[in-house]
Amino acid sequence: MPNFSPFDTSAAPVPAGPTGLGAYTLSLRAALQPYRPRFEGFEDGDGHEGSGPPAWSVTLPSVSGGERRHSLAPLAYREREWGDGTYPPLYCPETVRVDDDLGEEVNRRLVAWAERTGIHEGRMEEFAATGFGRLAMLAHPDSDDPDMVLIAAQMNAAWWAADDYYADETELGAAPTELPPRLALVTSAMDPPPDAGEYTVQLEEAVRGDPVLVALRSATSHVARHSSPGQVMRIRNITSQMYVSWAAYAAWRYLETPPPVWRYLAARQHDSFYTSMTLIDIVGGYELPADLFGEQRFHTALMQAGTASVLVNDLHSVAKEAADELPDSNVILLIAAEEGCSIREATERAVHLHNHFVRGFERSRRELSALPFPELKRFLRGAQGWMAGCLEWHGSTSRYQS
Ligand SMILES: CC(C)=CCC/C(C)=C(\C)COP(=O)(O)OP(=O)(O)O
Repeated sequence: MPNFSPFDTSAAPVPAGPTGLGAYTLSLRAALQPYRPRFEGFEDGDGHEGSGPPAWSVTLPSVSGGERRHSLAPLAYREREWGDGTYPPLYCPETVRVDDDLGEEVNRRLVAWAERTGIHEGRMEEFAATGFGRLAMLAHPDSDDPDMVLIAAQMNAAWWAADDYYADETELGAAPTELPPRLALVTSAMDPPPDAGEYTVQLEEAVRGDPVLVALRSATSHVARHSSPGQVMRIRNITSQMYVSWAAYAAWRYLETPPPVWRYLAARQHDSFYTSMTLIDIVGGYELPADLFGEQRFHTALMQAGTASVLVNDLHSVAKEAADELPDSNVILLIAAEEGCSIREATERAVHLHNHFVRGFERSRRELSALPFPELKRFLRGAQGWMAGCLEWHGSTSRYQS
């Protein structure tokens, strides 16, 4: 392996040859490859199973050429029954894949990994039954590889562990005044800051002493094995962006002053399954280039999909959230309080809002379909798959059964 100094730009191969979005991404990947081992120390026990070079270092299969197992065609929508079937239906794509064997295998690996990290110690049966492995199987239909699907199961389980232990569950030690400093440590666990001598030693001790931080760091390591540096940075930054909203909820809980619905929604739209959906291309083994990921119409579409899915979460978790001694923000509870209406009527309004976001996503997707980028089409289909799998999972997990 040539010994390139990271600061000697003359030593790096200069991207040459064909230009264009895909060509640029591939030649940049090749040019950066020699630097990568200097920065990336993957964690032992991060759940990765497989041999050969890290996925990032090989040329990823083109989604436009060769045998294409997964169609780029958009999924059909349906009015789907949910809950006890007495509420108006949710407008949502069809679930693409239910592969129980794959879901169980991913869950088995997830539980083994969770035991190593220490999250949910003393509650492992409950954690296993929650079925985050099944969620990842349902929500990421464009990979059949348990190692790739595990990435999504781990990241979601780790984000949810932070949600339970830091933000929502008073019984598990969540406390609004402790939330912001804990979230700041998450950022340092997922994105270790440069060495500060003795202070870094103390930081490391703090990270190792908190299973939630261990899990987030370990899951990020598994992500990094299969991603470009840009994709890893995307996950880190979007996690921190989501945490701004968590800080707002903590203030509202502490002050016991529920926000108006508009204000909750403004925060919730940045704290949604958009975060989880940023894993779609990583799990699929390709990369949506940053300029397409950041394209405003695409960003809007993904936020519409993420918001719709998180409203599904609010619909299923209302009883659980109302039961905490410091109730968490939930759109149904907030609509009922603001409108002075029943929970049933507030639920119907939330369903309407969900369907509004799905129809908005569909409009955005149609507008974007004119763009000639297969990765974009594949990602948008992935977002449809995510919405569908998310609805399927919320209806079947033990997490929201009271
Ligand atoms: C935790 C995670 C996977 C982040 C993305 C979506 C999100 C913010 C949540 C599902 C957390 O929301 P909430 O606290 O309402 O979830 P639960 O009702 O506790 O499952």
